[in-house]
Amino acid sequence: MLKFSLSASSTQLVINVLDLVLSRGKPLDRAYSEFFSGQRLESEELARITIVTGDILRRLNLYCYLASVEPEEIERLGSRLLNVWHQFHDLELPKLEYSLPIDQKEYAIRLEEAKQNEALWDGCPEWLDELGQKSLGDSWAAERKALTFMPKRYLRVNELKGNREELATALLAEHITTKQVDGVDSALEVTSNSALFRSETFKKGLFEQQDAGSQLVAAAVDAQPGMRVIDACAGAGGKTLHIAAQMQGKGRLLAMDVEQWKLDALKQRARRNGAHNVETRIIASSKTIKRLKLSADRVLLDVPCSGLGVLKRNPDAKWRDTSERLPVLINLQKEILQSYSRMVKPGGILIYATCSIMPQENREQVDLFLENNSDFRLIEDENISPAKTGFDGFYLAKLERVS
Ligand SMILES: C[S@@+](CC[C@H](N)C(=O)[O-])C[C@H]1O[C@@H](n2cnc3c(N)ncnc32)[C@H](O)[C@@H]1O
Repeated sequence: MLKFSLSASSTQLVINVLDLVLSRGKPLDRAYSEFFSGQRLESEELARITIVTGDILRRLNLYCYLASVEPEEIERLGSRLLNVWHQFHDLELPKLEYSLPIDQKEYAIRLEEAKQNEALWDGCPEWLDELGQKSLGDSWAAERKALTFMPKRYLRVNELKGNREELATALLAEHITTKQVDGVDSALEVTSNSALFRSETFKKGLFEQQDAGSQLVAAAVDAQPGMRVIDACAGAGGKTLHIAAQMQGKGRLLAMDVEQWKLDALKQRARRNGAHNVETRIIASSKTIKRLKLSADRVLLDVPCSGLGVLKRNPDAKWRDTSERLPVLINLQKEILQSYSRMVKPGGILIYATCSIMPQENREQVDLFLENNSDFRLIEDENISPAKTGFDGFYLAKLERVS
């Protein structure tokens, strides 16, 4: 975790970020940018702050239990939470000017109690534990544990500008060390604690930061040069850019989303990547989809989902209204799958994907779709399990339009 304690100012920053996320409902990435944009922090200190904040959010209920603090009380009682976090990890307590002490007797009792409760120990809220048990049965405990670990940093080589070996060499020249990832040809794992986005290698567009599991999803699209490909829930283009590299700049790649700001970010990234065959289009109404009927060799539907496969990276989803949103998301996924599948041409392939590990958003959606659409057949599907791979959790299914 950390080799030495956080400074007082960094501890206070962690408390502020946690308060913004837990009391005011800010997504974690926006809370970071709100607090960090005005600060002149060294990249190492920034990394340490995000390591601690991420770990606290991954096991929030455990640390809150040990500190006897409610998540809504962080602003007032956050110093005790941070003291407990340091003690739990055998670190000296941070030297805050005003800080609430730990009741050592109470802490010792609570620690023993927490050890008996596996879900609490893994930082899992009750609603999620129930859902996981019900949906995944015996495999849930391993997934729950895997989702408590700090996410590794993975890069995707931009094959429009070089290969994986050349990228590793260029990074090493900037003191960024990496290693290859078994089973994911496009991926490197970053093994040093370096700031990636300040590197010249990044500015030149030689890589993107992208989880290895996400790279497996884009690889399954198997887009060939010259094809017509649609990425219909493209967001800021993590997978679009990977598909562009598969197409070697030849053919037509249409990236669509309902949010223009994401497509704007995608355009900027595409320029840096040298991905010149990417076109963006906002989905303004169902007509946008209808006009593209039977037009594409490949359609990727990386649908909006609960994010329950990527909790290592986005642990705040555990402490939001994710359980209430789940039925709404499942309905939206069903509608997108039904409506957007019209864009696949006969013989073309639809790739349905989520960053969830829950069957309700995955295989069950695909089975329902196949029941109602006999012109599609399932080629294969895959669960990318955090427990088995160490990557983020994803699901993908490849469906062919047979007539
Ligand atoms: C899982 S994210 C996509 C991530 C992206 N493919 C990537 O790899 O970076 C889902 C995306 O679907 C978009 N979305 C939400 N509702 C949509 C809809 N009805 N049609 C198309 N996209 C939608 C969201 O704005 C979001 O960007």
